[in-house]
Amino acid sequence: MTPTTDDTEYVLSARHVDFVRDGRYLLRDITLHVEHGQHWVLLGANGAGKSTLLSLLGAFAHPTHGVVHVLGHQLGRVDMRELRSHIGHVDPRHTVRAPLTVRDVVLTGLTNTPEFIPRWAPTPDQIELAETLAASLGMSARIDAHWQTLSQGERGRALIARALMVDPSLLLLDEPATGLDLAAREQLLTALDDLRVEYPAVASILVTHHLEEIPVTTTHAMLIRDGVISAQGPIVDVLNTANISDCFDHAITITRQNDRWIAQASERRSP
Ligand SMILES: Nc1ncnc2c1ncn2[C@@H]1O[C@H](COP(=O)(O)OP(=O)(O)OP(=O)(O)O)[C@@H](O)[C@H]1O
Repeated sequence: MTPTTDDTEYVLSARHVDFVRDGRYLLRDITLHVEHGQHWVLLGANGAGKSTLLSLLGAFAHPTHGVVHVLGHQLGRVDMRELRSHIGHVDPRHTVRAPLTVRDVVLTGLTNTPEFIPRWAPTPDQIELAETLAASLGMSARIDAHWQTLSQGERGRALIARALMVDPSLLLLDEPATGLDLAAREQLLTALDDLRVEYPAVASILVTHHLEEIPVTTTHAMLIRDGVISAQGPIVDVLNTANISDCFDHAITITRQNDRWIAQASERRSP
């Protein structure tokens, strides 16, 4: 794609962004551009600033300095709440207290609330859409199950269906594989890969600490260290031993097998 100079044409754009809290730079001089159909992974050690960056890109916070455009709108000049309603946000910490079924929880993606809001009821078309999306995430058999009875993996897939209810142009996935066993993780990654084929215009950013949790359809990578982007670009250019070792401040060897990434400590001490 020919590079564009108009920031409103990107799904996400940040230029020279700092985010300062209590006099501390949590993010410094962040510049990035995400185009339609691109799938980014955001990698970094604990405390590097991944969640902070995601809070800006998800229109939850304003930058201290610099300019952020989300879905063509400049933060600070737009109703953030309205903007958020066009973003699919998958947060594994999503909490449901009411006795809702999977179908109900997927439908709450429309109101962007944890539970149904008073005096709101879904239309038959919206219910059908919720069931279709749940089916595309392999959740048809569990559509009437109560949320509290779901496994962690089932919840993860249902939350992706929920995020898709608003027909988002942007999907933000905050450590979606956290707490999943091997089979559930693989099911989730396959579901994400399938989804990306089914909805080719949707862009996504997936946050993780683990290279093994990167779906094969991921196109770009961004590495963040101490609030600064240490590398970014097409994933095959960015994920290498030197860049990852630098990002995590540890000697780590990167290998790639069947389009999946594997990380191992470079030096092993004898027991
Ligand atoms: N509101 C805040 N005020 C002050 N410091 C904050 C605030 N939010 C986060 N921090 C600090 O900013 C740094 C980056 O935090 P952030 O949660 O973005 O990191 P992260 O990369 O998502 O980490 P993890 O992988 O552990 O989730 C941390 O040192 C954190 O303590």
